[in-house]
Amino acid sequence: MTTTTKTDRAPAPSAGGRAVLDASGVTMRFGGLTAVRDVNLTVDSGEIVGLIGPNGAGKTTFFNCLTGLYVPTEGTVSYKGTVLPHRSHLVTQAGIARTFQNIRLFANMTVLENVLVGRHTRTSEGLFSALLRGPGFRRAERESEEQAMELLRFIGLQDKREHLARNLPYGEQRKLEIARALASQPGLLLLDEPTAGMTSSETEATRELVLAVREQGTAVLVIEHDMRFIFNLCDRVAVLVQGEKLVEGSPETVQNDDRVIAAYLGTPFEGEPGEAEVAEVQAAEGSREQEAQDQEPREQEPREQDSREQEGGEG
Ligand SMILES: Nc1ncnc2c1ncn2[C@@H]1O[C@H](COP(=O)(O)OP(=O)(O)OP(=O)(O)O)[C@@H](O)[C@H]1O
Repeated sequence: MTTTTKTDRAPAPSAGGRAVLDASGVTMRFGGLTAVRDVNLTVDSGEIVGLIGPNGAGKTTFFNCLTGLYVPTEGTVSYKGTVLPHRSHLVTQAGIARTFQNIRLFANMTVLENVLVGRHTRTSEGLFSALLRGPGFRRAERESEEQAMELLRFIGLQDKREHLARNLPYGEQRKLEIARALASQPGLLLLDEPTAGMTSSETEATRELVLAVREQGTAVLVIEHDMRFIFNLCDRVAVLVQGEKLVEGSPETVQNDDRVIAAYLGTPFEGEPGEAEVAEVQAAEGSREQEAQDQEPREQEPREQDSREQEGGEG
């Protein structure tokens, strides 16, 4: 596990503010499997919170409970003090937007169109207005486009507005997903593994983008396996292990917690090789090396002979 901590984390502008997200006692069972068990988590306004844990710990399932994709078996999720309905479009309308682990852009739409789709929860024009394309609709359309362009400038994709999403490089597709989520003007942005598959410079650009998102007043909850990214970005980190919240605290607290290290590396198990076994293996490896060295001259002899024959042949 990477445990590097930089000290250039920008402080949350309104850290200690009221909770935008309050998940209380969230449990999700699939038949006999409890994927998430009694998890409590809050995100305050202006905060960036990280959610980490080994594969299969229940992170995405928890996100799905927060965003109305799953109806939790138990528990409630509140946004700014109001309990959320279990419908994803209503959750988006309330003010929570998300991205997914696997990119879910409209591949054959342009960059601009993808962002415009993300705005639909914030436009009030109805079907008839759209069909008649009256002055109200055209004004709303213009406004939407201006705001979408503002978002594209924010993420640095303004020059690619007419490009098809599928033609963007991977890192830019990820950025576009964030822009589309931001188009719904959320108070809380959930990011599911935003840097998966990225180069280190793309990861750094994503870190800067998330900090800029927070500067604009949107709190962030982020799932990520890249520990360096999480510990350099987040104000607070929660660790899920086998569906339960194991530890929560500052990046410094979490990365030094023995339980977290054990959860990632695996705790010592009964029958694990002791010093005697390790010494035995090293001795065996040493004697194999010696054997190989003893054989070296015999292997080289024919090659020397070959080269002498070649020299003779050439001369
Ligand atoms: N729809 C489902 N039906 C049944 N089991 C599920 C379902 N979704 C998730 N699970 C199970 O719940 C557990 C938690 O999965 P989840 O995808 O939430 O973990 P994760 O922490 O996000 O993992 P990863 O880091 O690998 O993405 C796993 O055992 C998974 O197989």
